[in-house]
Amino acid sequence: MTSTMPAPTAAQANADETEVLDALIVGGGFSGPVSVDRLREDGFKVKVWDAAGGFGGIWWWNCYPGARTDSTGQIYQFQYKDLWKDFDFKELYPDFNGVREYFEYVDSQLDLSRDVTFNTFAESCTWDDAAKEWTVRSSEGREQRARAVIVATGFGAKPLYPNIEGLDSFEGECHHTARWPQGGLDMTGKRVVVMGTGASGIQVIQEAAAVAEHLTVFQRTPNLALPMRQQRLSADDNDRYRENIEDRFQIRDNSFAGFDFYFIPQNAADTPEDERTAIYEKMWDEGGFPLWLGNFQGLLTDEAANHTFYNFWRSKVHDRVKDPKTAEMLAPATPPHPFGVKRPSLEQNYFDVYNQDNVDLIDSNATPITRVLPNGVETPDGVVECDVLVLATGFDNNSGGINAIDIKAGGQLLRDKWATGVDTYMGLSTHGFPNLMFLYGPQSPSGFCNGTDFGGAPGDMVADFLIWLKDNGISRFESTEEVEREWRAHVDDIFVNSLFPKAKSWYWGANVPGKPAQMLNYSEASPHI
Ligand SMILES: Cc1cc2nc3c(=O)[nH]c(=O)nc-3n(C[C@H](O)[C@H](O)[C@H](O)COP(=O)(O)OP(=O)(O)OC[C@H]3O[C@@H](n4cnc5c(N)ncnc54)[C@H](O)[C@@H]3O)c2cc1C
Repeated sequence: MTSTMPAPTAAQANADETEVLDALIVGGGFSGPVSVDRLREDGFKVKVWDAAGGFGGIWWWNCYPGARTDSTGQIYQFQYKDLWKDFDFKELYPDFNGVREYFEYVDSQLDLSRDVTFNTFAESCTWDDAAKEWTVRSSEGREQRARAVIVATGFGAKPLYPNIEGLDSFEGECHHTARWPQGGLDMTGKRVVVMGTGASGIQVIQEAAAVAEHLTVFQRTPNLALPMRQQRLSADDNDRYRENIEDRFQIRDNSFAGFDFYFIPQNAADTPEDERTAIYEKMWDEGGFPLWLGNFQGLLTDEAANHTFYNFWRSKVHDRVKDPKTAEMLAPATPPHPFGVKRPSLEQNYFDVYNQDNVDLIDSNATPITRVLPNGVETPDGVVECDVLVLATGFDNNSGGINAIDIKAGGQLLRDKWATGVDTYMGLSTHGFPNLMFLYGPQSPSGFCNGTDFGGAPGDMVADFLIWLKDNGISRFESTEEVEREWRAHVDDIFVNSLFPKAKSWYWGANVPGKPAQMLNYSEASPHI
């Protein structure tokens, strides 16, 4: 991650350095605002650094065509200080601009801006045990001391680039979806190749298919995508939603993943087939994440139950895709993995685009990319020439963004401590690194959780904790090795007793070559439970 802002002057840097903050938050996405506001109200001196050029966190970086939430916007809001009362979403599932607008609204209410510095990438944090403070340095030359550092770098701060020979030699436009040009990129009339069919891939594919002269998609794993059922929202729609939003927030607080619905408390495999199918049909018509996290209880742990939904989903895809060979590539008879153990995406016309003459789907397991050439992508079948190459290849999730910072305490780098696997206490802190906390960190429920709920509840918890320390005159804290071992065993135990190990997913680092295989997302409960 690099910044585009000019380096600060020596005077600016010195001004930063003279003040010792109570807390510096690294990362200005949805995880931070509640902590910032709570801490400031309690008299803390707190600042935020963010490498992005503006508000939005992940939504600042991921501005590719079609980038949008798969939480409904209305549940992707803060409950904190009624930060939902006066903001209207224009779409049920807002795009990145809609989310940025909501973030601007949050800023207008909390005045975050006065303490946020953008275009500032924290490259090192060094702990001084005598002074009991961190010194944080940015690649732009800033330096800041703080008694506590809250690392809120999100799960997708480090894009994952494919290791393909010749990638740098490509002479057209080549962009990772998470490093898309801020001004946009017009793909009209272009020959486009998209590598990857994860969440970002299918969003960009839908947009590219509509305008490109030709689109070629390389698929490694089919995306078991679910219908989005997008809607435009009027002011009345927003008002109607607000009428019972408090009830929805209550469900959000108590549900598995911080959404406004629960699992159906019965097993799919034990439910008579006609009853089960009727329930699937109803959910299908309504669309969205209830098909995943509001489906039958046990879907993510019981293979027989899981299979009933996979077969239902597969028949729906085959109904939509005309060419049987393509349909089979998208929804094979043998599931690529159980449903829902890779994060499913929401689609609007994803499967239909493969009926278009200008779209080709290539199975990159059968026909691998051998190298990238200046004019396109080479496979054993020949060269797919293209003007635009889209790398929808995901992230080094959860720990990648943290390990990109030289976090050092007691002579040890955090990335060295984590070389064989992440250890944290509840995803919030790690032994040997005092006065350091994580928000949306590895081994927290982040990957399953509705992001703003996750920003709200742990943000509150971290603020409570820091305020309690201050009130009790405690200037140094860290978690013990013992509680970390217990937490890791707990996270791993839930993982091995679920269907999650059956998919090579980012949930457990399996998408990154050489990354220790370990569950990085706590898959049992929302942050409130
Ligand atoms: C395409 C996409 C769609 C998503 N859709 C949903 C959804 O529908 N629902 C949902 O709940 N979640 C969704 N998520 C997950 C999303 O990450 C969270 O909802 C939420 O944004 C997490 O907020 P955060 O503040 O923890 O992290 P982020 O929003 O990722 O913000 C982290 C910030 O840290 C900054 N940063 C990183 N490293 C440094 C550094 N060293 N120095 C300074 N700054 C740094 C980054 O610039 C970034 O602004 C989606 C993610 C992606 C990628």
